[in-house]
Amino acid sequence: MRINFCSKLRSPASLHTGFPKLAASHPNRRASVAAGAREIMTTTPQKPLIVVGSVNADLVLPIDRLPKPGETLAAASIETVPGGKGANQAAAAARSGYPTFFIGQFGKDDPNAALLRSALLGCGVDLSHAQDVAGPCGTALILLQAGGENSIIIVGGANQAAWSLSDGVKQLLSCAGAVLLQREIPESVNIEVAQLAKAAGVPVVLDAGGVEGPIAPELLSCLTVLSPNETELARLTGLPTDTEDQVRAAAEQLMSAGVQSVLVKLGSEGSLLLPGQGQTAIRQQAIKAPEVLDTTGAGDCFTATYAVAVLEGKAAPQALQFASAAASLCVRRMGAMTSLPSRGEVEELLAAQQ
Ligand SMILES: Nc1ncnc2c1ncn2[C@@H]1O[C@H](COP(=O)(O)OP(=O)(O)OP(=O)(O)O)[C@@H](O)[C@H]1O
Repeated sequence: MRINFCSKLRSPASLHTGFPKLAASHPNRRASVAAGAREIMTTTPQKPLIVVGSVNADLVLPIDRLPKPGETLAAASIETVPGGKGANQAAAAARSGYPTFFIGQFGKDDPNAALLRSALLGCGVDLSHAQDVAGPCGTALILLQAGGENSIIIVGGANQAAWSLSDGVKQLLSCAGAVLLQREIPESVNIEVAQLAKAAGVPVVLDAGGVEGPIAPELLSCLTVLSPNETELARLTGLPTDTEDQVRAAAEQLMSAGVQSVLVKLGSEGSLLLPGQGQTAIRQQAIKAPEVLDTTGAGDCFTATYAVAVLEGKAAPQALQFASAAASLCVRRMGAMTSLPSRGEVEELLAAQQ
């Protein structure tokens, strides 16, 4: 069943999500906006997070080494697990207990589509606006070599097939709390979605992961938050990102290209948020994991839970802490979607930090 959220929710002008207002220059303004958002959240339904992006079947083959040209090797096993940055981020947001729609495309002739749908539904993601298209699902063949090195072959499949945004999706976008994008679907779709959201006053977050290469200026100019890791930041700007000062300078260059704020993921070193032009950067250390088992999907978990926390009215430092706790839990377990923590687990870890 498709729910008409717009009819149930306050207009964008009257619901103060933290995104655009966090850029306000007066420090008290941020606190009052966060408090105002919390007050509204207790009395009205939450505006949903809309994740538009990729969903992949990850076929994982453990091998001793890569085959040479012309050689045939045996893999010890084959496992199919749900993945794709869009799906991972939608799952992370929904596992945090926030109402989340995933707008993505499944290959209707692909038996893996059922597995992917069921994994997302199991995390609480609303798939009522997802599409089935001809051909295979997006698929990643992951050659997992002894020693932990990965070699990956991606089949774009349904993620890269033609997209057509229905009227229902357009309506949903116009009354969302925020829209979350990545770079594993055609850039033209991201541009269309971002422009629709921006026109409706809906914050747009882009995780820079996915395809390499420059981001179109018309997409950059729609972004409330751009979130690269340090490698993506270096590629996007052509600047070094080896030191914190260099990271800051590169992030500032992105802001001068039209992005409102930049959230850089620094792996085990944590993250750095530049909240807006002329505002002080906020540094968040990673929350140390007793044992790091698998960092796959940590970035997806971090970006999505940061978006959730801001939508819930948390001020930027608390939103960063929330996302760091979620990502820290994620690296303690194997897998991407399978390692995403629940809301309760995140809150328990945050409480233990105090
Ligand atoms: N070893 C770790 N211990 C604790 N937290 C971690 C660790 N690695 C990553 N994190 C958390 O996860 C966040 C995102 O990680 P990272 O910077 O590796 O993202 P990414 O490169 O986009 O990841 P991926 O592409 O694997 O999804 C970090 O900002 C940090 O909070």
